[in-house]
Amino acid sequence: MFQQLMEEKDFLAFTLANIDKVITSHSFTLSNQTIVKIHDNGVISFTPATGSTKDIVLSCAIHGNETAPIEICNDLIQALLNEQIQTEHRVLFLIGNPDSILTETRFVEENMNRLFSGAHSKGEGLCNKERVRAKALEGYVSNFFLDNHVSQRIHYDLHTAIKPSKHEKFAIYPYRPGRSFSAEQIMFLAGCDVDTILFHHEPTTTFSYYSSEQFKADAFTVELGKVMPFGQNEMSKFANTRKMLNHLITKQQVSVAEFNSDRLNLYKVSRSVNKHFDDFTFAFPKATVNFTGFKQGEVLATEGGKEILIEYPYEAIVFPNENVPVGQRTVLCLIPAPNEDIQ
Ligand SMILES: O=C(O)CCC(=O)N[C@@H](CCC(=O)O)C(=O)O
Ligand SMILES: [Zn+2]
Repeated sequence: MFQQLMEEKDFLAFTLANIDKVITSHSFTLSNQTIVKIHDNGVISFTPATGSTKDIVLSCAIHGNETAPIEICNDLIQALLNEQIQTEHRVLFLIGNPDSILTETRFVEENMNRLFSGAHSKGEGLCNKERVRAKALEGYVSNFFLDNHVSQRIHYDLHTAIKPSKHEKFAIYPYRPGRSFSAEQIMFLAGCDVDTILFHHEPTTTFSYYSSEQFKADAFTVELGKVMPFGQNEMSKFANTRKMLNHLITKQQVSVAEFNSDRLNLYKVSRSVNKHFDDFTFAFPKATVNFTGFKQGEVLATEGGKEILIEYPYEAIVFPNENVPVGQRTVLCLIPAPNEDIQ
């Protein structure tokens, strides 16, 4: 079973080729003494021989059609397996939803990024591949982080957005009560060309919130551009992201620029607009891009015979999607965030 992986060092191809097989955990040691462990389909970790100060989780394909992050992770895995690079830290790669990579869709039955922090087990009788996988992914992250006590836990959950964005690369910083936001992390992301941060102030059921809340990880949902099919990503656009992730893994410390809010677009999530009725319809055209701004009183959407209005003097929108099930988020509204606790 592992022959193909040993020869081609292509973990994505191995994952997709073995999608319906049970993979029992398997470890081997590279000649540079890094221990490689395949935990499950799409789940692989690298442990350096010498002491590591960071435990790093890089996940992709929580939405299967978001291909650029899959290519970025697979290339890093390949470079580690080939020993072109050597990790200084424990690193766990997760290819989130291999079934939906094969179907080239965001998900097969249910949006996996609404199923973390136990949401996979809520709703009586509901069981599908995404729920099973979300629960399993929580287990892999939990085992990984709890297996070691290092100074820093990091989880970057890599995505691409459905719509084009005024700010091409951006990150969602999950709610972290009692913890200030990290200037160093924000500047690391800026080094990845992720110059826009959305601060959440409420719990969610996303993967990044799970790692942030459960393990006090520096965790983010990172949006690296627009969704494109395999082969159509302009990989040059990800050069700085790849370079910084490479440095994160291969260097004890990555130097980042000093925090400078002038270089950044900082937004706070003012509200998440959920769908209550099947007839939910946005008032703006379908081609409206992420981070388009609206003025107070403008109509954002209509549903159930009522208008949903812009509530703040200025609100920008991100992730508009009216085709979600009733009860789920249709859009996030954002306001400028000049006063976050960033240290
Ligand atoms: O472009 C879209 O509509 C969705 C892109 C995407 O998958 N975004 C994540 C954000 C998760 C978060 O809020 O942390 C998602 O919707 O799951
Ligand atoms: Zn996504």
